[in-house]
Amino acid sequence: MKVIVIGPRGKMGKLITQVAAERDDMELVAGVAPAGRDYVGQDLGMVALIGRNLGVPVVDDLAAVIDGCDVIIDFSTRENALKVLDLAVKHGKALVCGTTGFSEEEFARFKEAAKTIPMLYAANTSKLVNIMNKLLEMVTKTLGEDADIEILEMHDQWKKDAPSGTSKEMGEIMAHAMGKELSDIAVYGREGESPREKGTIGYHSLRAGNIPSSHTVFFGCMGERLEITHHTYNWECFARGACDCAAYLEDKGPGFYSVQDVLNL
Ligand SMILES: NC(=O)C1=CN([C@@H]2O[C@H](COP(=O)(O)OP(=O)(O)OC[C@H]3O[C@@H](n4cnc5c(N)ncnc54)[C@H](OP(=O)(O)O)[C@@H]3O)[C@@H](O)[C@H]2O)C=CC1
Ligand SMILES: O=C(O)C1=N[C@H](C(=O)O)C[C@H](O)C1
Repeated sequence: MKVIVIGPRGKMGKLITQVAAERDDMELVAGVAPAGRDYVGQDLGMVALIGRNLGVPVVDDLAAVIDGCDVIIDFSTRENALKVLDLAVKHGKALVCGTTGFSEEEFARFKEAAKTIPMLYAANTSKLVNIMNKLLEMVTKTLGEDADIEILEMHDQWKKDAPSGTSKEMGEIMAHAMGKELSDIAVYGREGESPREKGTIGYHSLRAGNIPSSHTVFFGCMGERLEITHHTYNWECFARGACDCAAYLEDKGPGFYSVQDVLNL
């Protein structure tokens, strides 16, 4: 597959470029940077710290290169991802978006796009997080409102959005398992709340150092609690997952796909 990586200098973009460059089933055709960056015009291999030229340019105009690709992989910013989405739709290209931080209205645009392009949205491309999501669904279905559910997510000091996209996805899965909508039961921080409101899902975000990503869901019952946790040591699992998602779209028609589809969960 011919692949364009958005933001190849970013934490994720760099790793995705490195992983895609290793794969036999992928050919990188361009990296796309914000206009005015000093690395525009350089070779993608050097920009993504592969340490050798790939013979692939870094440009600052997606529209100029988009027709040469089969799939776009976007891990950039909320604002830019929406522009990438519009161009993918206009040019009929498959899109893997792992960017987080969208409002409900913005997210609806990805669902709408899926009517015309193969669209894979993944707040978290790690295999284990997506398996954890299945566990969360099972536990919540069993416990219902008998447990007090709290989510604690930890990330690096530079992360732009809070709570994380992953924790929102986890909250949605658990809310649906209780027959509810997350927007009706999510509580962000609980300072001064006593007693704790039953049937709600609490959110807590911690930002420190260079923690790549940790998510713990607490199911608090009387006299006992269950904690389900996922930790990453670095961002590699996300980059590998993102490339697997892109490869999955190769023979797909328009539709809204997820990592659950890729992993057949
Ligand atoms: N789905 C998943 O599994 C994961 C998702 N994420 C999400 O991915 C996103 C990116 O995270 P991360 O890599 O840590 O962030 P970074 O800030 O390290 O990278 C973002 C990149 O986007 C680039 N960018 C910004 N604007 C544009 C533009 N207009 N055109 C092209 N490129 C642009 C930046 O360019 P420049 O460097 O020049 O400023 C930067 O390289 C976040 O939303 C994060 O939450 C992160 C990890 C895993
Ligand atoms: O910004 C990150 O780093 C991550 N973002 C995603 C999120 O918001 O959930 C996925 C992962 O947690 C890493």
